[in-house]
Amino acid sequence: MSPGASSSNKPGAEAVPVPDTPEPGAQLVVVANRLPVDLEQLPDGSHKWKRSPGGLVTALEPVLRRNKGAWVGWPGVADAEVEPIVEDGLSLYPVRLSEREVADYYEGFSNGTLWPLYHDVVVKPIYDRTWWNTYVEVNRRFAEATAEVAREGATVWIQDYQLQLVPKMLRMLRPDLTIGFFLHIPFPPVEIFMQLPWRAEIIDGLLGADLVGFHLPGGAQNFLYLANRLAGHSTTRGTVGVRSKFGEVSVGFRTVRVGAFPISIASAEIDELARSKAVKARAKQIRAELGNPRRIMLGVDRLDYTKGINIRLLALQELLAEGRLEPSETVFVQLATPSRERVDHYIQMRDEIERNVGRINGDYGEVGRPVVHYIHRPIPRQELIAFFAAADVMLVTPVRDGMNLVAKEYVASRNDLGGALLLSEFTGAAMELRQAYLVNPHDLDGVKDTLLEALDQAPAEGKRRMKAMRRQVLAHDVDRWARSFLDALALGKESRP
Ligand SMILES: Nc1ncnc2c1ncn2[C@@H]1O[C@H](COP(=O)(O)OP(=O)(O)O)[C@@H](O)[C@H]1O
Ligand SMILES: O=P(O)(O)OC[C@H]1O[C@H](O[C@H]2O[C@H](CO)[C@@H](O)[C@H](O)[C@H]2O)[C@H](O)[C@@H](O)[C@@H]1O
Repeated sequence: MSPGASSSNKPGAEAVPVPDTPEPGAQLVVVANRLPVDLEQLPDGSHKWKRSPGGLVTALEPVLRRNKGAWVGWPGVADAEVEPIVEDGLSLYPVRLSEREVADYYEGFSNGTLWPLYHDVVVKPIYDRTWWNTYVEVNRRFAEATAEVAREGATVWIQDYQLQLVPKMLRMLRPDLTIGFFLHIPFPPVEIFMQLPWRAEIIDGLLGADLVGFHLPGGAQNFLYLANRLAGHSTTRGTVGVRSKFGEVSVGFRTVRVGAFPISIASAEIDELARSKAVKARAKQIRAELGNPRRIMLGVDRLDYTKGINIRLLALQELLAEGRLEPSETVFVQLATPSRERVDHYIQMRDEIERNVGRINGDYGEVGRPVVHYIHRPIPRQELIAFFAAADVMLVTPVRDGMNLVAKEYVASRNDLGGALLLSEFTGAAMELRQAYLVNPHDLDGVKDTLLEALDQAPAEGKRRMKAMRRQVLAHDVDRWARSFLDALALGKESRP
């Protein structure tokens, strides 16, 4: 299959230019389940690249591009034979997955076992031995592909729960490398993690890295405890700080450092885009297209059961039923990127959400004036920023989320100091955005009351909160995140015997 890019461009499927071939041997290599672009087959049989979904790609792609690094990952479709390519200085090394491997490693073990387990067992994880065996096989393939791509003494940065065995496998193949690992989702409490039949193998796999990073100190602390209790290694006991006070695990003659590095966004870029005339005009137009309602609420998510989209819909429905919200004055826009569409829990959740959207519109909408506007496809970047700029209240209500970059993107888009952020306490972002309207998503009455508070906030109060959150987001951008992780990794290397 050839990666030749076509010129057609559906909404959100931002086409990427035709690539060249990379030089061998990169000094900085990122390894992630997905490449930053997905291959898409068009109805006429041709192919094009489009941006991959999710916050991992949003965060890492600009960092690696600036460093002219290499990225090892899956091109997003089964059985794709794609040659390595260079795209604007960034070298992409595709790892092929068969149809069965996509089902067992990606949809199965990664998203049917680890994803729910690490997100507080929100739905029941499935423990399937075939899935595990494929996870091991695919992790080995990623390790082998990386071993071929990395220059002597290079730095390799492995990403996320899909590849937790790669650090150890890669160390055995290439002991010369400096290896970092970062987990983008929460690392669960010990009591939950212990359910996993392959818990010891996972901890052992991660300990192949020189530095293991988490968003929050709590995740780092959970991991240190398991390295000691489950794997029997001696560990430091003090509390882990944010980008400071790393924990240490002694693994034979090696020391593995453990730290907390909350991820962020390209804040300045978003801020600048939001200030542009085009975005401001589009935001105004969006309000007009929605009928210039008094208040616009917005949700922007990958369609995932961890994001708490139904909680928002339920809160809205009850507030309308109780007469505390006026349907003619209020509009809720939910932009949802399709995600993991063949996994059972995702199929059920989508049905439920779409039923609830239909019910609310059936009960409270008018012809040409629905209360809920629901769009199930990716939205182009600039259009998304315009939606952020247009929204009076941003609803971010996950039951558990590693970080949630959407919350930070909303704040970065509000240089007018307008708008309000309703934010679940169970997101990583809540640790930093303390001036948001914080809610416990399990407490529906609390969500409803706080939503009304946010909708009715006094302008001065809103400005005070937004100013403080913007200070945080603009000062801690994605470059700082990457630098703090890579500096900690390099420092560990210098102090090695
Ligand atoms: N409907 C959508 N259209 C386009 N981009 C989206 C959409 N929904 C989410 N995104 C983008 O995907 C990323 C989601 O990151 P994050 O909130 O960290 O969650 P996750 O990585 O779990 O999906 C953000 O950069 C966000 O702007
Ligand atoms: O690759 P997919 O299965 O389509 O999923 C998309 C990504 O979702 C997850 O994102 C996480 O990373 C974000 C950035 O650190 C973080 O803000 C968010 O809380 C996480 O859910 C997943 O971890 C990635 O591996 C996926 O690529």
